[in-house]
Amino acid sequence: MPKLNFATEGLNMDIDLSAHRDRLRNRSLGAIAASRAGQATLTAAGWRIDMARQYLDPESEAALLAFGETCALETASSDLFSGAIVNPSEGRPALHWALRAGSPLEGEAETVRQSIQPALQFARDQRSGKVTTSGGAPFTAVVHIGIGGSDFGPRLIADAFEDLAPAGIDLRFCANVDPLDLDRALTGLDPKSTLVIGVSKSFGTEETLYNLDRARKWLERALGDDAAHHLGLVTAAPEKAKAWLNGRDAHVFDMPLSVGGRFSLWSAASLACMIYLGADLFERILAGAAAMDAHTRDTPPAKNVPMRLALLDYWNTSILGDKMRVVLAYANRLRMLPTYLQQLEMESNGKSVGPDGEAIAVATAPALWGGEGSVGQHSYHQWLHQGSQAVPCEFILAPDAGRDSAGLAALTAHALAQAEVLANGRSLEEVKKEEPGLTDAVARQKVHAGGRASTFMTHSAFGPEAFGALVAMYEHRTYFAGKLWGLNPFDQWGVERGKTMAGRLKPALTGDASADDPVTASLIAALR
Ligand SMILES: O=P(O)(O)OC[C@H]1O[C@H](O)[C@H](O)[C@@H](O)[C@@H]1O
Repeated sequence: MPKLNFATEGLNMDIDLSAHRDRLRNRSLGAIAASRAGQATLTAAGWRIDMARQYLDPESEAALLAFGETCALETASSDLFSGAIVNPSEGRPALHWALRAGSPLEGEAETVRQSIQPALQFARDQRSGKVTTSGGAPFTAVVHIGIGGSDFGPRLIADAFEDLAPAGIDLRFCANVDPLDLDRALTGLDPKSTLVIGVSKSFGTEETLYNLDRARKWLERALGDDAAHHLGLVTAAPEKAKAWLNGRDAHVFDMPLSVGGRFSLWSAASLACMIYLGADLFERILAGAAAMDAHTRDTPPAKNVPMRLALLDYWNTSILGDKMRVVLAYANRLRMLPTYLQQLEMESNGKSVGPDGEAIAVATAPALWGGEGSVGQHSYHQWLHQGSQAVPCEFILAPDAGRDSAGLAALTAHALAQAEVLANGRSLEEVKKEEPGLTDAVARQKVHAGGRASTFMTHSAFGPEAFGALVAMYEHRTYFAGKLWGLNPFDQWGVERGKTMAGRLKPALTGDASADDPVTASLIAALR
């Protein structure tokens, strides 16, 4: 596609994307897709992304790319990778990419790159027997305590590759302030052989500190002062961790300030995964992410996968008006990906006001949900096919190659069939032709409207590298989409407000104050 040269500020007003929408609205998705079959494909780090079944054609794609240029996507990319301040709320760069860089960087980025080494070394020492329990034996269990960005990523990694974990470690996670979560995580574990790892970038998150306090007491009851040997803390606020330790020792690891919590799965925040899966496997994940970084940094917008997917997000949400996006992971290893992406995308871009305080004029990040294919086909796919809302879907077909061929063939057929039916639908004529004995009423219920857009992502050799590349792709896409919407994807004022309000309501629960809101007050009265 020729490079369009729109550099003038404010020109995006002149790129009338809605005219392209109106033109395409009258065409069937099946017809659009048929004309784009095999020609709407991008590749990056082993991934193939097919966008043939989106409501796009060469003209609208050219207009979208021109829009991206007016939004300075390429500058956004060089800002990210040069360590410029891209998080104005905190006056910081966003250096998550530096954690996976394979060769030395400069300045703060190099400090970030190095920050992961002590955690990798600790994991290696644990496996080699250098790091032991206070009794000199190997740890046999690890309990990871953290929430939000200090939980979803490590949980995703551990779940994806648990079958590749060498024997010896029972890994548990605890995030919720509901006491049951920690009770469950500790069930059956012996404190004498358990390492508790607390991860909190701020070291100020109520849920994590609550669970850590309880876990420390659990350790102390069995180990006394030796409990410190069984505690690992990962944080960007070492002073607060020190205060919490109150003069006692623990294994403390650094989480860089310039890496956002929801971008931190590459950091020491994943210490539990490094121990559980081995440092070597973790480094393969980092290498895959680095390959996606190289693609993102060095590829012009027309072929740049994260940029093009961010433009697609803008197109579907802000121009076509879709309120949701559904991620369908046809890969058992990726069953937790939609949950992970909810935080990455919705906490990053679920905003309506830009850093300048101005309201964003268009709809921003869609609600993201999804699950594991083919499991979801027996549940919410009914809604996707015949519900009253047409929602774009994202198929990720990336099972392990080389597994049982009948299962792989069935999985592949199901993914392909779902995407095809969603797009092409099934008309009344087709139903009646295929099933002539049906009553008219039943035949009508079997009609699929079709017109449901989808993207189809595949990888032929899925493994830790492909996993790293995929997650890094979503990170960059989220960043670029934030840029297109004019948002800061690296803050979360809405979340902060919830924390403040919970703090204010606690005295009302104990009767030391009353709640201002009448409904809250009546709920508290009923709960007492
Ligand atoms: O790592 P922490 O500082 O404990 O933060 C954990 C989580 O808490 C907050 O609520 C933020 O919204 C999340 O983005 C963050 O990941």
